[in-house]
Amino acid sequence: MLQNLLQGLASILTHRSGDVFTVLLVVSVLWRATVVLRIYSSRPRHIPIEAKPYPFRRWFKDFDFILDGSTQILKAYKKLGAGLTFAIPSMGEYQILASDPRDIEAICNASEETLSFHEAMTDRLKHYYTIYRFKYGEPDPNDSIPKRVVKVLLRMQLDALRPTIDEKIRKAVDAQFETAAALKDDWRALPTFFFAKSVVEELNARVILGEEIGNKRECIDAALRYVGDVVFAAEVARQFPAFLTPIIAPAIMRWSGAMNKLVDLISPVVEERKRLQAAGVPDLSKKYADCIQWTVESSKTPAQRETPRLVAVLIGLLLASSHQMSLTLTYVLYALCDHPEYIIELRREIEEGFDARPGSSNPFKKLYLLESFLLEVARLNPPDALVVQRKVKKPILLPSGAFIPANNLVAVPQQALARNSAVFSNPDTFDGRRFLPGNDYIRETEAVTKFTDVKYSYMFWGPPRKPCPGRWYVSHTLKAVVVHLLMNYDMKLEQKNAKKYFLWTTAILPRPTIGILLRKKKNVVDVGRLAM
Ligand code: HEM
Repeated sequence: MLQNLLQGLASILTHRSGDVFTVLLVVSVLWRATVVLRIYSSRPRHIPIEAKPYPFRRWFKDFDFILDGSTQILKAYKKLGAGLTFAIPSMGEYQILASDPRDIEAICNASEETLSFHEAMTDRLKHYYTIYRFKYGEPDPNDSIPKRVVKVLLRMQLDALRPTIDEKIRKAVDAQFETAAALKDDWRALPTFFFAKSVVEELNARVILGEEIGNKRECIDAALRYVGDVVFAAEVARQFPAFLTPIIAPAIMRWSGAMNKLVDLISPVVEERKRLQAAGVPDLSKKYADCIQWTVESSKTPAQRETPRLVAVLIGLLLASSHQMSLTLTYVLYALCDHPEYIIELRREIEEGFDARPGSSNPFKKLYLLESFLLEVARLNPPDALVVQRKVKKPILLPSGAFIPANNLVAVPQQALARNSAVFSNPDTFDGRRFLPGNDYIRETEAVTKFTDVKYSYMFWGPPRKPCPGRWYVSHTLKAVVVHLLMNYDMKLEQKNAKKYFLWTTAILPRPTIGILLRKKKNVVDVGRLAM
């Protein structure tokens, strides 16, 4: 049959006979045959495999995976039973999903040479085209610069940045509210996801890009568009053979122009900061408390200090920070509206426990219910069904006995694991008090579970030994947004029982049409004056 197809294709090409449809059909059958061969030759062994990729109907199953990959993973996890690592074919490779605790630990701690984070991200994000020609590896092989900037410098400066963050949140929320359509009884309607994205982007643009450009409307708008462009370009490119990526991804990015706009805005600021540093101007990081300054100062070698490289690192930070934070804030708003009883309790807790004194090291320290509420929202609403996604570079034998050849993708199915009834009782039910310490004595005297904690049984922040360095910033700013909203606004969802999510491969995204209603609260308590 293959021979006939090849002969048919040769005849069409040589005699220019046949129509475009036949050529397309033959090319796609051949392409599919090579994909199936490649998948077959690198199939994992000694592991349950959910569905084989070879039958013809599986061709169409790939489209199923695009439209609800996360549901397929959840179903397979429930069918096979928790704690069993399994494989599922998807879009040109096997995804090996580690559910056995021993395998989870092995995957989290494998070296980059065996299980590559960089290659998995390259496949997923097409970052050379979507993050201004960013390349992993040299000149910063361990990504030490962005990690230092976020984990050390941003975290250290959070206290100093608090007034700026609070003001940004207040202005961003109020501005969105003022421009929203007014309804009966003083309610105003806003699209929830867009509202969350706008607040997050106003904040992140300032913290990452600084006063000069981060406060400019054109910069915030470009950053907002850019994040959506990356998700769109990378996902579209992923659906086509890899050799088309250099055409498809840059075309989409150029068409929108948001990335180039950001490059034009950031480059001169980076140049100026380098010039000031070279001139020996003192206290630059005090004058410019932002990620541009910290990135310039943390970059030491000439290759690290080239302006395009610095700009790419900063744009990458904008992306890493904004997309997942906006999703999480949206899910927090959904949860507050779906469970209004928490609104009353959280307000009470804020009035009693919020510490707004300028010198206080952590204004949210006594907001235990808020901490638990965020943990529960994140448990049930990860931004992606998978975490710790790694491309297999060298064949690996997992502790469970599963053998995984190169070229597959391994990952931890965090959405499924968060619904393991052996770890979480009634795992499908939202319980905002789930992580709350038992009583006041325990809260005061023992270490309590925090939103920023990392564990193998709670993988929201990634591998416990190499987790997200931005989690303290996320925890601080999300709490600040929730406190501001709860103390100044009433809220409810526009459509109560509407579907709130849509699925795209393994990503779980909020539907842009779901609206939130906000109304200025009567009897506003000035949180700026609350002190323990
Ligand atoms: C709700 C928001 C966020 C979530 C859920 C999240 C989640 C994650 C996860 C799961 C990883 C680990 C990926 C892996 O090893 O497979 C990661 C890495 C990373 N995140 Fe976040 N993140 C969030 C926000 C942020 C923010 C705000 C920043 C920056 C300000 C940031 C910067 C980074 C960086 C630089 C890495 C790479 C670290 C490395 O190379 O080891 N993230 N994030």
